[in-house]
Amino acid sequence: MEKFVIRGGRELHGKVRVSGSKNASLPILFSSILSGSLKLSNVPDLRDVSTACKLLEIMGFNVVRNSDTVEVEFTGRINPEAPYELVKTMRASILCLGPLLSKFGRASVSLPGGCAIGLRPVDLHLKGLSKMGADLRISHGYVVGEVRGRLKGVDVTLDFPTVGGTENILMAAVLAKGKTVIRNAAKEPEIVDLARALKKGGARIEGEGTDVIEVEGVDEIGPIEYRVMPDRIEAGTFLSAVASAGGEVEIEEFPTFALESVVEKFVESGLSIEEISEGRVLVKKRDRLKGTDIVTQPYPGFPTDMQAQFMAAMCIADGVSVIKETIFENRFMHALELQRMGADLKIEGNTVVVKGVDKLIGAKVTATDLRASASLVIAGLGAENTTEVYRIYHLDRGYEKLERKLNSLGAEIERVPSELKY
Ligand SMILES: CC(=O)N[C@H]1[C@@H](OP(=O)(O)OP(=O)(O)OC[C@H]2O[C@@H](n3ccc(=O)[nH]c3=O)[C@H](O)[C@@H]2O)O[C@H](CO)[C@@H](O)[C@@H]1O
Ligand SMILES: C=C(OP(=O)(O)O)C(=O)O
Repeated sequence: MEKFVIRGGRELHGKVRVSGSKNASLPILFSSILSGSLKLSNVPDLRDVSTACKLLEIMGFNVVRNSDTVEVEFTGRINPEAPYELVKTMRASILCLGPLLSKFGRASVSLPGGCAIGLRPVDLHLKGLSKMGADLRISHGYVVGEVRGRLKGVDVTLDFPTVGGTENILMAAVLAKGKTVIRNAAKEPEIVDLARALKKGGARIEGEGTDVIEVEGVDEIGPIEYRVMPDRIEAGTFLSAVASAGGEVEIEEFPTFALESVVEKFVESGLSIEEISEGRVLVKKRDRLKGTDIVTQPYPGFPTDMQAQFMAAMCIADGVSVIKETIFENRFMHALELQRMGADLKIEGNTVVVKGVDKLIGAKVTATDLRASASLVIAGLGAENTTEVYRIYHLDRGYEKLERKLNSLGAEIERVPSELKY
């Protein structure tokens, strides 16, 4: 186990580059089940990506990673099983279900179960795939599915625009017989990225990025070669870092097209964000920020994956910020840890009222999930004295070299063995 030791109070200056998107890489890696051949570049070096690669290998794919490129080739022998041991470490593993059923007509995928941010059921994935003709049952904690013949195109209206559910049904639909219409589909940029990758293999998809996606099933998906979009949440995390620590940072590979709501809120709070050229922004904190309210929403609303980092920055803004979380029922674990650093927070159901304080003071804090970890790092950057963040393995699931990138901007973050055993 490792922890971060952060010596706070150092402004950030310089240039940093955003890595490829975790949440786009994972479904696209699983789309190799449909195509049998995938060459994906700009893939971030993360624990979740390693887990996805391991899963593909277990299922019968050769996976070769070379710097930021991952090449996946089918060996010709499928083992359509995603074991609990891997699925429990990465919920996105459920995204192999749709492709396996569509391509191979059978699958046995462990149910992901709940996690620190909420229950996160997969009922809408299963409902959609069942409607397409998959015979699904739960057995010993696994979703076991079979398809007689081929999945069929259907009209599905999602009860909620679930990101993973949309991706699973979309991937199943590309090889189904006939036309699938997904209504109330999620509109997240990562879904657009997945659809673009699938189209490289010959998939016929229209409407990605809107709430109605139409897919005309084809007989075969050919080899896919694709470059993953930049990670909008990592980019937003750098905005939060400057908002907390101060300074002036140029961010490269900044996906402006996917971050409007986040940029808008930071600008409202007083952070200066200037687009210097396409994909490059200059972020400056000139003064103390002012308290700003957010409500998390499906895209294009403010992303839940940025809520914790935004909260950390608002802890030292002037005035009050009201932060409402509407996507996950338990995504305020970081608030309790921020309180340990002197933040003035009142948690009421799905809302946190943040009263800005003059400064946060370093403390020992524990990360409970991926974005909570990032928020504690951000708080530590702007805090006085030393902050120690435990359980940073959560962070390694979704951020590529975060401490190295921040240190290159002048932060002082050390990764050391943790004396606490969990
Ligand atoms: C790998 C990946 O891309 N993860 C992202 C994805 O997660 P994920 O795809 O799991 O998130 P969803 O959009 O599916 O979940 C949103 C809400 O819908 C509920 N729900 C979802 C599916 C279902 O079958 N039934 C159901 O009730 C969930 O419990 C949650 O409350 O989108 C989330 C919301 O933007 C992000 O926080 C995650 O970072
Ligand atoms: C919640 C997240 O990811 P996952 O869906 O993989 O748990 C996240 O990226 O913030």
